[in-house]
Amino acid sequence: MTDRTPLMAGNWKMNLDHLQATHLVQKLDWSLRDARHDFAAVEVVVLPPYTDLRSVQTLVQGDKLELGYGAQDLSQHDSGAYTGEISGAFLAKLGCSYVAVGHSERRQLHGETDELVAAKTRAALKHELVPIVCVGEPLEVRQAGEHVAHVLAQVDAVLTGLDASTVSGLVIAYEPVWAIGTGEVATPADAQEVCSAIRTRVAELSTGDSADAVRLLYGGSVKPGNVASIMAEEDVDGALVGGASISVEDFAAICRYQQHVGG
Ligand SMILES: O=C(CO)COP(=O)(O)O
Repeated sequence: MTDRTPLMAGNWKMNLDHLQATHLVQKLDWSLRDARHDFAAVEVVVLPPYTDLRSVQTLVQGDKLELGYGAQDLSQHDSGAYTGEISGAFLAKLGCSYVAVGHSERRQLHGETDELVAAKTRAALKHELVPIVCVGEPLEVRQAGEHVAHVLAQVDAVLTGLDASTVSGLVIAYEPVWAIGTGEVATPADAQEVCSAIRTRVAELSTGDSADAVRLLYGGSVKPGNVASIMAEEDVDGALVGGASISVEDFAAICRYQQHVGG
C-alpha cells in the first residue's frame, strides 16, 4: 500500500477579488480547525487569481495557517518582454507551492498546446513549484471511446520532456472536459479507469517509485455528496475542485470527505 497524502485543491478560476479571497481563506481555516482537520493527513490548497496571491500570502504566513496556496497558470518564460505574463519566479517569491498548468479552459480558450503545457510544467519545476498538470478529454472523444488514448497522449507530451527523476514531484489532474462546471460528474469507475492508465504510463516513463509517488486528482463537478465515492478509488489521490471551492461550507466538507467514508 502506497502512502500518498490526499490533496484537495480549490481552483477558484476568475472568482473573488483580494478582499473576498482574504475572507474566504480565513473562514475556510476556521471551519477546518473547528472540525479538527488534520492538514498532514489531507492536504488543502487554494488556487486564487494572481491578484489575490499577495493577500493570501500575508494571511497564511502571518497567521501561520496550514493551508497551501498557488496559482492557476504561469508563463513558460522567466522574465522579459512578455506583456501580461506571470513568471514562476514571481509565484515562488509569493510563497506559492503549487501551480496549475494546462487547465482545459486555458487549452480551449487560450489555445494552449501540449507543447506549451510541457514548457510550463518545466518552468514550474525549475522554480520549485509543484505543477498540477491538467489533462482530460472532450465529450466527443469520450463518446468515440478514445478517452484513455487522448489523455495518455497529453500525459506523454509533458513527461517525455522531463528528467525522469522529477516526475514523482508532479500532480496530474484528470478533468474530463464534459464534467467541468456541468454538474455531470464522471463515475468513480470512470475516474479510476483513467487514473490507473495514467499511473501505468508514469511507471513506463519514469524511474524508481515515481508512479507510486505521483498524486493523481480527479476534477469535474466534485461536490460534498460525491467526493467520498471518488476518493475510494485506488488511483485517485485527491480532487481539483472548481465551483464548490468558492463556498467555504462545500469545500470544507470536501476536504473532510473521510468523515463520510465507512460511516
Ligand atoms: O475545472 C475544474 C477544476 O479545475 C472543475 O470545475 P467544477 O468543479 O466547477 O466542475
